[in-house]
Amino acid sequence: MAASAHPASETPWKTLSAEELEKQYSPSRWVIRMKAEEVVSTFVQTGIQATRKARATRRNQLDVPYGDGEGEKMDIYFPDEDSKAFPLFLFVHGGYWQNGSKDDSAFMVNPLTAQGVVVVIVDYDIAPKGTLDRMVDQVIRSVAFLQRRYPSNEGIYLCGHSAGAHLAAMVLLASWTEHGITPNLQGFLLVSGIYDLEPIISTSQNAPLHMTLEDAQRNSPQRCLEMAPARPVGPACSVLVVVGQHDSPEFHRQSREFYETLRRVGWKASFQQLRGVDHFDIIENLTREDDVLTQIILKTIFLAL
Ligand SMILES: N[C@@H](CC(=O)c1ccccc1NC=O)C(=O)O
Repeated sequence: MAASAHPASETPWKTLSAEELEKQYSPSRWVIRMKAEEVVSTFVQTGIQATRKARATRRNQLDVPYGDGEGEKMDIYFPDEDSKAFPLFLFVHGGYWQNGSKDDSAFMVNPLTAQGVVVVIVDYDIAPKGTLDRMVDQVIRSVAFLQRRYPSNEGIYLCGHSAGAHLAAMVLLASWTEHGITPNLQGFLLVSGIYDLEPIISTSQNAPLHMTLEDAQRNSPQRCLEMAPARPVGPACSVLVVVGQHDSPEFHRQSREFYETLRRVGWKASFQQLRGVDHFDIIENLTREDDVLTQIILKTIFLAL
């Protein structure tokens, strides 16, 4: 039998029908608290409102360029007290690399800045303008930019949701010598992410992305970590892989396998399945200080200091 990097036992999705694969990679169809058609608009509305509130109530710098590209901007939100040494929380929004922006993604700004964390919401060029390679490069450059702008930060915590968790996970593989700076990355928080892009190729999500098999493989942190384990950035840096109870079985499988691979190659990783939440309210709830995930984030940041 020919050797294969992906034996059938590790690619259970290959036995799924086209219809079932489409369903597994349609997060709104697994939501039980409302109709699938209402889920995404509710999510976006919650994000827009949180962003409006954050901009009205927190000191901020909007549209800060982290590169020369027109889409390479970030919004930075500050705690009330003035300080040079603060933890930085950088959020990468989801939307299957084709929807979403920093203007509807400031969910966690108020609860985190209230505790002394600087929160950054980053934009990147979604499809069809951007390719996967470009988005990955943009998120990596946004991290390098933050380190240069805030050299005395008390840690950069990188959080991504869904497609944004994929982009954040690709930062685990960044080669920092190329960027001339090693960021003070202290934690990754990967929420309801996708780490192997191959199953997406044949779904409708790939229409604006035009991903080939090579594109998918080159941009799959699951595969890249298995093939050429990157060295963890520092012994203190933790990676928390989180998935919602009502995420699809394929999302659960992807999160668990990525967590297991991270452990195997030496990262300080942990895995958590959050009860009672789905792909969307897992993030919507970050607008609340008493939310379970908000508390996990604050513990991750302040127990590391
Ligand atoms: N078309 C998808 C939308 C979706 O997956 C999504 C929407 C907003 C934010 C994140 C999402 N998922 C992954 O990036 C769905 O309705 O399931």
